[in-house]
Amino acid sequence: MSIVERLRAVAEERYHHRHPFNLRMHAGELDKEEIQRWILNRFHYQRHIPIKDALILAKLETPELRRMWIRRIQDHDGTGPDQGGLERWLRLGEAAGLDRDLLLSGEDVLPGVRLAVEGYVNFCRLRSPLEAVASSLTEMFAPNLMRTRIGAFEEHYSWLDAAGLEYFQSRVSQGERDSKEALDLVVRWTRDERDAELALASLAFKCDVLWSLLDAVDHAGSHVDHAGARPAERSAR
Ligand SMILES: O=C(O)c1cc(C(=O)O)c2c(n1)C(=O)C(=O)c1cc(C(=O)O)[nH]c1-2
Repeated sequence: MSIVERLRAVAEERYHHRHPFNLRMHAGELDKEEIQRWILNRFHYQRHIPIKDALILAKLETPELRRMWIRRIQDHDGTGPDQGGLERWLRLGEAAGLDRDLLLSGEDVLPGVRLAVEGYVNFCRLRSPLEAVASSLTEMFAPNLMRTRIGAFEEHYSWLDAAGLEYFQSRVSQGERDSKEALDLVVRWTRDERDAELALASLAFKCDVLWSLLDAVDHAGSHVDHAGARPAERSAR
């Protein structure tokens, strides 16, 4: 099997398109509170993407590579106020009834989500360029997931204003381009079996990050919170 086929096989097996929370989302089985919890917690992931990309940028040794990678930071941060992916995610939150100040405050982010995101940022901080870039290759599978998600929201969650889905629409083409660029780099930098194994392990790790994040969101509904109250009691307080 080629390195590309081996990478695809890892993601096919471990990517979060198979996670029970995503399956329930696509089947229209999540309630409003669960959708809101997912959006709020995923904002914590989103706001760390440009930070991990800045850490990767600092490892790239040529102007060509840095010019390519810096665009990812601009995609999320925008090139001015009120632009970019983070702004679009805040609008998704507003369309779901979440105040942007709540998302920006970072309050209510689940402990497991904080750990998963911290794990991903530190991985990109500490590992080689090959490993850090390979860990972004979950994006090979993200565009299809976005298409499924847009369809699911339109069909099942029409209470959420469709304008809020712009984030996902913009990520289809961005994810296709980003994953193609990253895959080309990983193929170019993989010279032997040791490199191949590092790349595969990095992609597996990143799949685990995304899986753990959804585990935390999924289980939050049935666990006691920091103050020892179950969610129902908490919202009644
Ligand atoms: O909603 C998703 O399922 C999903 C998955 C992924 C991914 O597969 O890593 C990313 C995103 N969204 C996303 O919006 C995004 O900007 C992004 C950047 C990256 C990355 O690792 O560089 N992954 C993802």
